Amino acid sequence: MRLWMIGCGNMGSAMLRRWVDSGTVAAGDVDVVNRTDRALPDGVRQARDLPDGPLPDVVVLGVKPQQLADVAARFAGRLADVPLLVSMLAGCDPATLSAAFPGPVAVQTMPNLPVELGRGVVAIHAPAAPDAARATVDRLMAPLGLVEWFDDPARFAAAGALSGTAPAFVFRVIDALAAGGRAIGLSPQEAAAVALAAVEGAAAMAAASDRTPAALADAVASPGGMTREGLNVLDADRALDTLFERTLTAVARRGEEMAAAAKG
Ligand SMILES: NC(=O)C1=CN([C@@H]2O[C@H](COP(=O)(O)OP(=O)(O)OC[C@H]3O[C@@H](n4cnc5c(N)ncnc54)[C@H](O)[C@@H]3O)[C@@H](O)[C@H]2O)C=CC1
Ligand SMILES: O=C(O)[C@@H]1CCC=N1
Repeated sequence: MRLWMIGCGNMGSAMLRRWVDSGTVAAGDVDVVNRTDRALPDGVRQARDLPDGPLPDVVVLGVKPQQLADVAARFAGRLADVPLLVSMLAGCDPATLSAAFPGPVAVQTMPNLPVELGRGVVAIHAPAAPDAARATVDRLMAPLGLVEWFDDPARFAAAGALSGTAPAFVFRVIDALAAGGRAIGLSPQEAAAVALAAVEGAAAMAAASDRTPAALADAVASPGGMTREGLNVLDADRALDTLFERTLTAVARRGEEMAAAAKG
């Protein structure tokens, strides 16, 4: 599969590394346009402009949403006969993408950073895409992790808001657990190592187990023991639930603002 990637930064390069590592795409079949060179897999060509020569099978759009108009002004004419445009731009729906880039089938996605390990989530929204385009997108996204299609725009927005941002919140939880460890006497290095290993093991266990996370938490909490005292703090007044409800509400509100701005 030949790819052109317009904007390949933190998110685009995570996808690209997995595509190359998994053999889904050959590095030599990828051309990237970036403002400045980034570290990308060996063999990927990187430049300030699109290459001459034959068109690719897929164009992947990975600039910031605010740059959509700029890249459309520069590249839309050249891309009119490309079959498929896959965007990761938050808030830019297929109609907005098609208005900016007339011609290709436009597919809106919301990936997250762990796709680099094949352990990510990719939410996809393209209700009008024909079956052939869907099949190509499925082939491209399958090695990245959990792939979910949402025809309903509101559910796509909610899924993307959760999956796209959650890694950042989990990274914060790792740091917060380490801060807790420091507060009870560990060194910074000890606290960081123990917190990370505990989160990694717990996430793997939750994924492998047929028990719910709530049941697993109860399994950790020996009657009358230490964990219950800690859970009592987190659960009081639904403290943790309330914090994440507020967090995701802020995320969703910003997503709506970005979608409104993208529509103009
Ligand atoms: N970072 C993340 O975890 C996620 C990001 N996204 C989406 O991915 C997109 C990119 O985000 P990041 O990778 O975090 O940003 P980034 O700043 O790391 O990457 C943007 C890339 O676009 C390039 N670029 C900027 N203007 C350009 C132009 N006019 N022509 C060509 N290339 C240009 C830059 O050189 C850079 O490599 C955004 O639209 C964001 O909504 C979606 C899901 C998760
Ligand atoms: O923060 C953002 O807007 C992008 C989309 C989800 C993750 N990063």
